[in-house]
Amino acid sequence: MKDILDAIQSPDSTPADFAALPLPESYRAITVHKDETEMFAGMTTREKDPRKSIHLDEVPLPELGPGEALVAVMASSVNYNSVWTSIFEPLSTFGFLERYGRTSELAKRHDLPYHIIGSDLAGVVLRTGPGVNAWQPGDEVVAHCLSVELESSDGHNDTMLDPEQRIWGFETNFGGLAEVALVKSNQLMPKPGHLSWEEAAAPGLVNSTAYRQLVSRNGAGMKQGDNVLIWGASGGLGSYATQFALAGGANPICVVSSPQKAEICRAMGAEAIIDRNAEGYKFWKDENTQDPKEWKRFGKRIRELTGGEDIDIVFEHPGRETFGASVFVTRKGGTITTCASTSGYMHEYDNRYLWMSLKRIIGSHFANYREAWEANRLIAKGKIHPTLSKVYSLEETGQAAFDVHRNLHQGKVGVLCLAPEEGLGVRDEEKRAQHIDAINRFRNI
Ligand SMILES: C/C=C/C(=O)SCCNC(=O)CCNC(=O)[C@H](O)C(C)(C)COP(=O)(O)OP(=O)(O)OC[C@H]1O[C@@H](n2cnc3c(N)ncnc32)[C@H](O)[C@@H]1OP(=O)(O)O
Ligand SMILES: NC(=O)C1=CN([C@@H]2O[C@H](COP(=O)(O)OP(=O)(O)OC[C@H]3O[C@@H](n4cnc5c(N)ncnc54)[C@H](OP(=O)(O)O)[C@@H]3O)[C@@H](O)[C@H]2O)C=CC1
Repeated sequence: MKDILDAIQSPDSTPADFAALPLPESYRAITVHKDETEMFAGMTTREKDPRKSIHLDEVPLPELGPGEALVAVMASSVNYNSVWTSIFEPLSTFGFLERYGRTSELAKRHDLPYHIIGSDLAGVVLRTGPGVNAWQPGDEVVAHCLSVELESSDGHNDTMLDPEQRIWGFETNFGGLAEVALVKSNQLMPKPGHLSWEEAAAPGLVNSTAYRQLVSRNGAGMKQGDNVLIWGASGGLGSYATQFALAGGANPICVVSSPQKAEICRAMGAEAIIDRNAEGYKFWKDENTQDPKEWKRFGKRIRELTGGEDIDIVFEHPGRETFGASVFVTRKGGTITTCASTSGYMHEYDNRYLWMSLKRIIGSHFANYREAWEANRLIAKGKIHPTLSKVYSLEETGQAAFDVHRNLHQGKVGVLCLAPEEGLGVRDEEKRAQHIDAINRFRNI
């Protein structure tokens, strides 16, 4: 592994040097264990502690198949899907690996008693499998997390619709929270040169998801002037949704839960901000009963901030707790676009407000390769910036996941894998200097 790191850090290394590097037999990786899936049985979601289930193991290098690449991972990031994996909710991810394993001889590699997790990476291609022409050893890359087989016709308009669509490092093995990762070559994209490894690894999953959900025609198709209600506007998804709204000439109405988070949204350029804690919204009277008066109070507050206008697009992901309010505050003909249900997936809303006001609910999930590429291109052009707040070592990944689980973080939390320290991997200092304040906006707060 030291030779690999030396080659990555040497400015003189050529593709041939990388191709000639011997591959390690094993590498360090963040895992959860199949024999521990019941370890939190009987506990509440909040009580389940990722620090107990997340392990750092030495694992054997997987065999490289056609259309695939092995990547030396310099840095990765924590996504909420790794929190779900680590608390075995809503399902143990080993079921996904077993199901994938049954599909082909090659896919069997993924069905193991340990799951190497993580759905982001920035690093360097070490080897490519047969049939890969677009990428070669030595390429500096980021990887998006759409793993797709494309043997069915269903996915050929939009690869997210493929019946064998999976999220890499969640529904497949050999993820990005490791020193080496196995990806399909059509997950690879160029690493933005003005960013360090950990900065480049941060946006991937959430940036692509927010792009499809909010901007793409497959999602809400946001346009100039739209009022966009963004839940968790300084969190993983929300910090990119807020940037897309601002960059696209829309009007973000940012919901956060502390003055500190409100300040971050202001620093990004948002003006309409609601601190849900300070204003004390209680959309549920008890576990089974919502309070439409609170939806109305929330809607009134939005009207105050917009000069009397209602919401064109809701960027939804908290789910059960907020969905009733989200449907209510949307304007006639408006759109609620949802990609998650952090607070519970059995949503309740008053359907009269949906049909009588001709609103639409759109389900959105990650992004196809083109959407991920376009989202990464905006990062590379310095139009959208990473929202990295804190960086942990690979050994500390359990703590990093704990922070995200407990909502103690801002923006994105990074993890150094092979990178020995922060700040490495910048190739375009001039462009970096142009954007340095925006790049550092979330750091250490
Ligand atoms: C990029 C990052 C993303 C995120 O962070 S997202 C957040 C994390 N992700 C999650 O929380 C999602 C985790 N996944 C799940 O919870 C489950 O993954 C799903 C609920 C999405 C799906 O569950 P499943 O078990 O795969 O599917 P079923 O529908 O519950 O059961 C499949 C059986 O149901 C049959 N079936 C499906 N559709 C129909 C139909 N329309 N009519 C009749 N049967 C149907 C199938 O055939 C099959 O059957 P047979 O079990 O016998 O094989
Ligand atoms: N389908 C897909 O493709 C994807 C789905 N996801 C899912 O989306 C969800 C969010 O992911 P991500 O943004 O990375 O996570 P983060 O934890 O980084 O951010 C979510 C933010 O939502 C807000 N929030 C959390 N719970 C509630 C609540 N009950 N009511 C209102 N606001 C709440 C919090 O902000 P605050 O406290 O400031 O209000 C929090 O910071 C997760 O469930 C994740 O699995 C993520 C990416 C892709």
